[in-house]
Order: sequence, then C-alpha cells, then structure tokens
Amino acid sequence: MRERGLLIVLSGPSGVGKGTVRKELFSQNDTKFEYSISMTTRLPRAGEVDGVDYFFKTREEFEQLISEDKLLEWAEFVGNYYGTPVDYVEKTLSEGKDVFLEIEVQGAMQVRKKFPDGLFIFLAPPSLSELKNRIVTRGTETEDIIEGRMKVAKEEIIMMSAYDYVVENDSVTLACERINAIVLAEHCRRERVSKRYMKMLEVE
Ligand SMILES: Nc1ncnc2c1ncn2[C@@H]1O[C@H](COP(=O)(O)OP(=O)(O)OP(=O)(O)O)[C@@H](O)[C@H]1O
Ligand SMILES: Nc1nc2c(ncn2[C@@H]2O[C@H](COP(=O)(O)O)[C@@H](O)[C@H]2O)c(=O)[nH]1
Repeated sequence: MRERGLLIVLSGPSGVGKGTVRKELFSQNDTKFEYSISMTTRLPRAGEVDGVDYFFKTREEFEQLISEDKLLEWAEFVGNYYGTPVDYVEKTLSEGKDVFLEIEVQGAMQVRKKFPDGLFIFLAPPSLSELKNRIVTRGTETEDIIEGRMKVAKEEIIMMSAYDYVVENDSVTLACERINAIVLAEHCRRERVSKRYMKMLEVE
C-alpha cells in the first residue's frame, strides 16, 4: 500500500507573512507540496482569483458545506468563514503527496485533533509592532478590520506552544529555509521509524 503524504499546517497571525512565505516555498523547484485552496466568505481582494487564491462562497453556500460535512475544519475569523475542503486533502494524502494548509489557529487546532501525526508550524512575527506595520502596509484591510485582526493575533500568539515548531519570519528567505529543513527532518524521522519496523518484521 502506498504511504500517505505528510499534512503540513502553517499558521500564524494575520499579516505575519504566511502567504508570502508559502508562495516563495512553492516557487522553489524542489518543493513538492500540494497547496489546499481554502473556501471563504470574504470578498476577493484586488487581483485575487476564484479557484486560485480561494474558492469564494456566500455565507449560505459555506453553511451548506458545513452541514454536508465537506470541510476538514472551519472557523469564523473577524467576520468571515474560512475552511478546508476535506475531499481534496484526503485524496491528495492518499496519493502519497504532502499537503500544505495555510490556516488560522482555531482551524489548526481542529486539524490537530483529526491528524495528530501532522506537522504543525507556527509562523511568528519579529514583534507586534512589525506585525501591525506589515498588515497596514499591505493596504488590503480597513482600520476596523486591522484592529480586529491585531486583537485576535495576541490570542493566536499565546497558542504557539501548541505547535511542533515556531519559525520566526524575520526574513522570507530564512523562514523558507527553516521550513524546508523542518519538513526534511520530519521525512527522515518517519522514514527511519518505518524502516526500523520493516527490519524488525524481516528478522522475526
Ligand atoms: N519577512 C518579511 N519581512 C517584511 N515584510 C514581509 C515579510 N513577510 C511578509 N511581508 C509582508 O507582510 C505583508 C503581509 O504578508 P502576507 O499577506 O503574506 O501575510 P499573511 O500572514 O498571509 O496574512 P493573512 O493571514 O492576513 O492572509 C505583505 O505586504 C508582505 O509583503
Ligand atoms: N481556519 C482556516 N483559516 C484559514 C483558511 N484559509 C485561510 N485562513 C486564514 O484566515 C485568515 C484570514 O485570511 P485572509 O486571506 O482574509 O487574510 C488568515 O490567518 C488565513 O491563514 C482555512 O481554510 N481555514
């Protein structure tokens, strides 16, 4: 039977740079993760494309997905729903491919319960003032939404100890190098464990 892929979850407060780091990781030729595109009820930002950045849904459509159990996890985050399509994740993992989720903390904790052997990485800002600076400079959110996201950010940062690793995003290049190293180490660790069992079975 084919070995299942690794589920990699990247979380962190809004504006820390998850999307930027993920895009950089995926642009590297040797990266072999599959990105799970999320569902959201948030309106598209300028330049965002349905089916590429998100699957954009109405609240009614999203609530239907919840009631039909089509989401691996979902959360309401500062006024909008966000969720991960379960079928895509299950199918891709069963094909032996690693799946990469970029989600907020409530959702990550739901995934942790369903996939205790997933790899959970928290992307941390160098400081709260730098976090605010990044989200303001991005220029996509109103002042009210920024305040809401900064309030949630403080609660999310407290949760970093529930993750396997914390990676500081002081530099996109360094953050990517750290994440690649963590994933490589995780693959080595799993391989070694399974090989040890294979050897044991041969001996007996
Ligand atoms: N290491 C970094 N140093 C300086 N600026 C950065 C760094 N990483 C990302 N940024 C900038 O910070 C802003 C927020 O980044 P990004 O949109 O990737 O964050 P995010 O965590 O995905 O946010 P959200 O959760 O709201 O989608 C962007 O303008 C991006 O260019
Ligand atoms: N629980 C989930 N959170 C998700 C998902 N997709 C994205 N997100 C997170 O929501 C916030 C806000 O995103 P934005 O695009 O409006 O800035 C951010 O932390 C995302 O990572 C998901 O499927 N589930």
